[in-house]
Amino acid sequence: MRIAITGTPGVGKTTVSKVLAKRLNMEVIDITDVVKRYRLYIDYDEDMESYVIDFEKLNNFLKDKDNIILDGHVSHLLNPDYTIVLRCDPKIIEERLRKRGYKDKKVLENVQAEILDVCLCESKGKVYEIDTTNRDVEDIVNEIIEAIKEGKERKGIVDWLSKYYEYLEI
Ligand SMILES: Nc1ncnc2c1ncn2[C@@H]1O[C@H](COP(=O)(O)OP(=O)(O)O)[C@@H](O)[C@H]1O
Repeated sequence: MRIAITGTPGVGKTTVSKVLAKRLNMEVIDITDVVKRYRLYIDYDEDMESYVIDFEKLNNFLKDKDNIILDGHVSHLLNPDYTIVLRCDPKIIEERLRKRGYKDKKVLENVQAEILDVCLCESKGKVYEIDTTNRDVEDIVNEIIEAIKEGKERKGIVDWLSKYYEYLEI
């Protein structure tokens, strides 16, 4: 099985993936890490300080791997059997990304993506959305395991737009 843990940078993907992998005895693949390590990218975007991923190379790298958790904000695009979309209050994401040292432009772009449900809208197939705001990691992972076991699907559980539309005023 291939489980995608996706969501806006700063939402908690790596934290959740590590605990989930231990509980399910699965391997975690950190997409950003493998893209850098195996040069699975076309270019480096200086402005956004991120790699332009070569999806053909990345999919080829992943093709023979199974029983894996894909940790990354594009993992939902890598033919997963199940996609878990993590959500978090944009204010918390903003704080986390600033603490990570992201430039204002990159922080704003990611906060706007969370408000506009970008990862959720791009996710296809079996999708389960979970709001992680102010929740303990173990509690989040318990809910994910139960959802996967029962084949649960859920989308459209948060509405950041009505609360944070001022972030979208360019
Ligand atoms: N459920 C949570 N509760 C509190 N802090 C969290 C939680 N999940 C993640 N964090 C913190 O938020 C930051 C970003 O988490 P991380 O897993 O790196 O996010 P992502 O992989 O989505 O970029 C880290 O400092 C992490 O410790």
